[in-house]
Amino acid sequence: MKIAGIELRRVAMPLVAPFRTSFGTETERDVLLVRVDAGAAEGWGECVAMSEPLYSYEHVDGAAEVIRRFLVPILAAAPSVDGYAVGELFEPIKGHPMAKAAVEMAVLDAQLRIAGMSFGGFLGAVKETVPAGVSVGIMDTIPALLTAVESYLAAGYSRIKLKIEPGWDLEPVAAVREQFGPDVLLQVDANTAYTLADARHLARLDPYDLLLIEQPLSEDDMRGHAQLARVLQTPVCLDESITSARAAADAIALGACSIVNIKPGRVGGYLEARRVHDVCAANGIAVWCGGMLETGLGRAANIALAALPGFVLPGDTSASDRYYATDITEPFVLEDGHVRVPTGAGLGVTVDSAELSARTTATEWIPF
Ligand SMILES: CSCC[C@@H](NC(=O)CCC(=O)O)C(=O)O
Ligand SMILES: [Mg+2]
Repeated sequence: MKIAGIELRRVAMPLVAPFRTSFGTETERDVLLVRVDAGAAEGWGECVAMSEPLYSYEHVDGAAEVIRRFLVPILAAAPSVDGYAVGELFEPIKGHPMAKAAVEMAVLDAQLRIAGMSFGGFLGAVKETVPAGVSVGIMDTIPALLTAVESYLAAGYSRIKLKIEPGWDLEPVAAVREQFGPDVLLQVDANTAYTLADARHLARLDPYDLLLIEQPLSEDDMRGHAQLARVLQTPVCLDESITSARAAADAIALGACSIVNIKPGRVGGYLEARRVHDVCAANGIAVWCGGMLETGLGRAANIALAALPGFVLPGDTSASDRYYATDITEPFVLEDGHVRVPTGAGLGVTVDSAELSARTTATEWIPF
């Protein structure tokens, strides 16, 4: 496929409510979108890097610069590209998986729209809908948390994930269990907020029958997670630590996790995300699809990925209105606790040009 040029576009996506984690509070996403003009079709990619390097070392301005200075020239020099070639071409550039993933996603979308193939069909989806979990931020009070959880359960969400940090962990988990009973699928995400010294404290979560505890320790502490996993009954799930299929294989071999949260942006793209899925499946490790507050573009791609056979736990693939009052594509809605896998060519969603224009804060066209 020959590319005529690439557009980098920033859109402001205000959240319906502040979303607080152990590393900060989000009220608006500053999203970098990548649009590839491949002549017969255009393709969209979404960069999941946040405004500040608090989830990972990447941040949105840095990702835009890496794409503009290093990835675009490589793509422009290639006589022809497809989704598979992009990963190979970008190999010499170290790191920056979220920047790379956004470009690969746009190339894949264009390529699949031209081929008339859906993202799910291309990746190997085996389901038409996937169960939707929801991530619930740290709140000011327990009553506020219970009100939020009640609304999500009433909406039909299949699984509740609570953000935790030191000082907000045992009490919110106990309160949710007390209020909503033992059958609600419940898990927690610490975003690296604890250390091995907290092992005994985290073991006090065991009686609450959690599905998993996500990324309790630092992203580079594989041995610490392996030690912690030997102390806890609650299964350890890794997110920030799993930066590639090889990292997943290492974590599994070390016993650092028994469940993996897969995020395509964190691992460099949807093809690497599928390789993580395959490594985990080969080792009997359950996976689920994480989220980075994506617009309908990234959400469409994530839901397609979540339809692969190894995704046996509900992901953070919520309905669009969990974060956004209106989206830049048609919204994903909850149907009996599930979201529907798009079947159209490419991502299977259409960018609403009026919504896109209304939210655009910057755009730059780079001709090849
Ligand atoms: C702003 S927090 C983004 C990272 C976080 N993501 C979520 O909690 C899910 C967000 C979503 O529903 O998209 C995680 O560590 O898993
Ligand atoms: Mg996480």
